[in-house]
Amino acid sequence: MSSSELDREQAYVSSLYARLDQMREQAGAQLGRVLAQSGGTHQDRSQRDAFAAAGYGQIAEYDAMENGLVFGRLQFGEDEVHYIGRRGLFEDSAERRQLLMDWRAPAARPFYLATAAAPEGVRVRRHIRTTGRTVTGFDDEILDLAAVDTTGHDTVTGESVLLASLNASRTGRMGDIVETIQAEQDRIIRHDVRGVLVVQGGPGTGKTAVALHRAAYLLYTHRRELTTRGVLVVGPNPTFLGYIGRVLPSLGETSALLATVGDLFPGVTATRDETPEAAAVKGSLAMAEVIADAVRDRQWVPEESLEVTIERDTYHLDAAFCERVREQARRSLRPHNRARPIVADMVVDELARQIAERIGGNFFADEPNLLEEGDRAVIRGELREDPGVTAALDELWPVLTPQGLLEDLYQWEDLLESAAPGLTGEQRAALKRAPGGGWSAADVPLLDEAAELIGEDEAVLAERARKRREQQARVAYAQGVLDIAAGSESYEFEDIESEVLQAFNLIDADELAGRFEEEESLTVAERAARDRTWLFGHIIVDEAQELSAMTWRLLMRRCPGRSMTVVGDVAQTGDAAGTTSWAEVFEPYVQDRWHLEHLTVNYRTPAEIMAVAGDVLSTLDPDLAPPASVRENGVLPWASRVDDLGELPGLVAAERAETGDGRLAVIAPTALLARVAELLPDAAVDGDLESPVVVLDVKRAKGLEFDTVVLVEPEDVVAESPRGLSDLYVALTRATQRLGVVHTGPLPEVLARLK
Ligand SMILES: Nc1ncnc2c1ncn2[C@@H]1O[C@H](COP(=O)(O)OP(=O)(O)OP(=O)(O)O)[C@@H](O)[C@H]1O
Repeated sequence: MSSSELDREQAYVSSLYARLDQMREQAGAQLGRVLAQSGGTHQDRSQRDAFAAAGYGQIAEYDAMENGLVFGRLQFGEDEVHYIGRRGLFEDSAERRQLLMDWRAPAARPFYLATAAAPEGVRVRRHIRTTGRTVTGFDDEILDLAAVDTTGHDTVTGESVLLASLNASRTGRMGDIVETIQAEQDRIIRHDVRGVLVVQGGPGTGKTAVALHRAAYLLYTHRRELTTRGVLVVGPNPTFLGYIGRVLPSLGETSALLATVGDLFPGVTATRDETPEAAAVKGSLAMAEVIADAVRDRQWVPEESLEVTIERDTYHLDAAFCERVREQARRSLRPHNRARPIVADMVVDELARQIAERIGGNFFADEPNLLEEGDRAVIRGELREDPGVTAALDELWPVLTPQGLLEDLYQWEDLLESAAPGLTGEQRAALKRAPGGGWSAADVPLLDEAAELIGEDEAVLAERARKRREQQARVAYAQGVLDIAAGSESYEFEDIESEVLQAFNLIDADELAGRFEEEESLTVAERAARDRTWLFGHIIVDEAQELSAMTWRLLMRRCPGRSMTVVGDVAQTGDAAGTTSWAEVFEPYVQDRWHLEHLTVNYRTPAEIMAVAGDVLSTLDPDLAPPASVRENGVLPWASRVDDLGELPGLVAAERAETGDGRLAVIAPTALLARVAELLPDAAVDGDLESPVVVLDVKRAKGLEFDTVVLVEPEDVVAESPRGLSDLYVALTRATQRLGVVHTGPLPEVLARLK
């Protein structure tokens, strides 16, 4: 590598950072001016708050660009050169010449796709390596072979940057792969936003990485639609969300809500564990029918009549009348709680009729009733407030809550039997539980299903309508603010460089209105997290094979546009309610309008370890082929039979020494977690992946990776779950460098290669 070439790159990279500094300073100065203003009307203050929030956001975005600002350079022809980086940068001039191209821009695509066979006009693709702001080196790929001698050096190093990144020690947090996205991954990342895209790929093929980069790409390409509606990213557990949490911010994106299925019912924190049997029943589509029946069962009709006491007088609503009321309310097709006013109207009318008859009836049968229409209206008004009437309504058509409905259903055998005649006795027994004790992730889709059928209480609805009206007024106001800002651009912003703080470019009226709310600092993601009925612009699901049919129903409701990216591996399914067929999942919702892509190269696990995992996969299903490892590392995985797990700490310490500054995970059967944690007091057991040594079971290790994995008692891992072999496959494929297996009994036959 010629040093003059390196100096030239350094000079250019330094000029990009200088431009970034300049933009940050200008944004800071503008923010300072906004913050220095005081007084004025409420509207002035709101406007200032919105500008200040936009200013802070802009500065945070510039800060996020600091690391690895630029990483690539494409040379087309003799002297057309484009630099590629995390975000675009433009010259501070009237021409606004592009200095740095955003990796997501269409023109940056050849950086990922061009090959010697199809160079797309690229002569040289350069990967620029930096530490902080210093260029430490570069690797060139000569795609137009005629150009070999013109670049000043001649190393063609297509995979070296990729391999360097794959071999690096893990930190416990996933990093972005924007510098080394591979062609098969790029095609998925930039796939059309419309429809359901399913990405099937073995362990380590980059499904998570690709899904997150796709989120960033979609937010860039469809910014307007997606930043208002937001993108939901669903992951398997909180540890996993912590692991992937930095990837999108490092790509400059903050409009995504990261959540587990257990987070998707606001107000409920799903902490309870579920038996595999209960999870399987709760996840099955049959539960939709069960819940619908459970709601219908609460719409009651007495056998003969219902007694209603009003101010010490007794009236009767007979069965035929109650049946009519129920039919009418059901025919409205309104959710249960919202149909209650229909019941209330009919009951009040009937009781008013009976009262009128009693007090206004004339002794002389042929004379008309003495009560006038006005008197009857008064009676009806009073009846609406009467506790006796409310009690009758509570019998016939009680106000329900999703939580109450499910607790009752789980607790009372007769309710369950009536609502779930299709379930077997064993399935019903799996559901049975006493109230209290919290909710599980498997309950969340059922609560959501119930909430859909029950609907909100009238009072809650009225409150929401009020808020919506206020919000609309705020949008109109915010639009006015934006119009004023745009109109007065030359006056107010004349000394501010164009892309820094023009609020009308950075935010739209909806977003600005959101900031004017009392909860004005809430982002779209935060607002979406609070609202069960929020409709997302796009949904990304990771480890999607684990989701139950009931969870898919919930997600489909949240994304009526059916714009989804679903990544997973049907060979890794561990959850009893999970899926082993993508067609089964999607056909009910989109028929055949879903698109399947495959990822085939394993970037995580070296070939030596993958050979062991491959044996497990072929036992699981001889038709499944393991993904091909992109590298070998010369380290053979080992198995050690011990008399007692007391020997585990010694073996872990030896591996720890080999792991350097990387991360080591001890993966154990769930039943042994406490024992293993006791043996390894320094290891983190709470999912703190930045700790040098962590102890986890397979469920929690899903989707994660570690430099070294020590797997304890593989036989128990297999025996512990109906999908035990899949769990073993997952455990074996978590390592990026080293794998050891510690066992007290005989090694399972499927691991014979380790003998
Ligand atoms: N193009 C790439 N460049 C650099 N690293 C990559 C690339 N693709 C994937 N990786 C790395 O490979 C590892 C595995 O990726 P990822 O976790 O996304 O795989 P996965 O398919 O989701 O695996 P699993 O199914 O086991 O959860 C990660 O460290 C990721 O950063």
